[in-house]
Amino acid sequence: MIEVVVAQNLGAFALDVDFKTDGRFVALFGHSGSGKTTLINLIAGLTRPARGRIVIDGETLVDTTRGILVPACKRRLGMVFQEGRLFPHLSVKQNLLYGAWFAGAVDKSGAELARVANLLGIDHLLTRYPNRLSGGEKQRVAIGRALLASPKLLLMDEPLASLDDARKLEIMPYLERLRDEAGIPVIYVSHSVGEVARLSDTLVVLSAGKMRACGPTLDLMRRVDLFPAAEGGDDAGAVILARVEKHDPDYDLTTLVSRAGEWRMPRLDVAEGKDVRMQIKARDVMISREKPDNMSALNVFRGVVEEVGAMDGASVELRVDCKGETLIARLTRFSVERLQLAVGEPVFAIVKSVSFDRRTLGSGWQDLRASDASAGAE
Ligand SMILES: Nc1ncnc2c1ncn2[C@@H]1O[C@H](COP(=O)(O)OP(=O)(O)OP(=O)(O)O)[C@@H](O)[C@H]1O
Repeated sequence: MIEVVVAQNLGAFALDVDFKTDGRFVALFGHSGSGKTTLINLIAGLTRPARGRIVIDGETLVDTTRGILVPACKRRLGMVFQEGRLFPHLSVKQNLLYGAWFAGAVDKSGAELARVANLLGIDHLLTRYPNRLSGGEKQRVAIGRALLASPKLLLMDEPLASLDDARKLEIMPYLERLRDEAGIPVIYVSHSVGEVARLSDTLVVLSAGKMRACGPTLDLMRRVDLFPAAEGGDDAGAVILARVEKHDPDYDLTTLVSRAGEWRMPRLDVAEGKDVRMQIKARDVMISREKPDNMSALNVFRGVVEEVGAMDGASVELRVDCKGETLIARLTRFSVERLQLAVGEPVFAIVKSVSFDRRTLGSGWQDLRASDASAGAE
């Protein structure tokens, strides 16, 4: 359990945040200047709050009313920054072991080093020096170094920010493994909706130093007010759960099933019967009043408008319920008015493309499936 209630003034900026979560991968999301780094520094103990309380897994690190302020070095929190900050004169192995040595957690058998190096796919790099590593490799070593100090919480401050898109994609599967296999809770700072949607189970949304929302990522991604295009939320869109039903080798297509119905898309490299988490970006969802015929898009779902977002910009977010599945669509305000879209109106949602996360799901999926056995796409 992570409990953070803090207030801090930095010049004209005021941070005032209050959240409590038992999430295992908590994303701290907000646009530039919203206070993410200020908050992570307070949790790490690099700065002290004017007032507040920080409790991690039952241990009080800060409580200003009781005069408790555990120093940073005694908090047992791992830290990964935007740039890896590796020691250039030490090999990868020495960098990794430094974390364990610093925390007094050296495992003489080397088993822990081997496990972490394998988890992060850096076992073949142990004798190299940082100047011969790619940006993504450096970050994986930095994560490994933090893990080897056996922290009770890992704080990651935009660890992908300094990487190009190709390197970001390359490191993603390792972050997923970290989330699923390392057994250490993570607070992950990001201003990328795509990263947050793919990685986190819990989301804390900050705006101008205040907390706008805290809750399960899947729930918050369905809200039309949190990621408007006007604030640069270009990757916004609902995250849904689906199961790989079958592959069609003739057309190189994969069929998936979710509550909304059947999805067809270019062949996915995931075995039949496996569950996936898909993000449907709002900008990739079109809305039609009539059932579209003779069109190339393969994924058309019958739904009902549940919410219409703020009508004060050029684009508007719409929440559409498709047989219990939520899709978010982003339309121009002109289209919303022309199609006379309002809450309760029946529509068809047309999905152009989907991004995937290979997360293996828990038991929730079985329930979804049983209750919607008859659901099918239009
Ligand atoms: N020491 C300081 N003195 C005065 N203002 C500060 C100080 N440190 C940060 N700020 C201000 O506090 C606000 C929040 O900064 P912070 O770095 O926490 O934002 P952020 O959400 O992490 O942004 P980014 O995504 O750009 O890193 C900004 O307006 C910043 O200018």
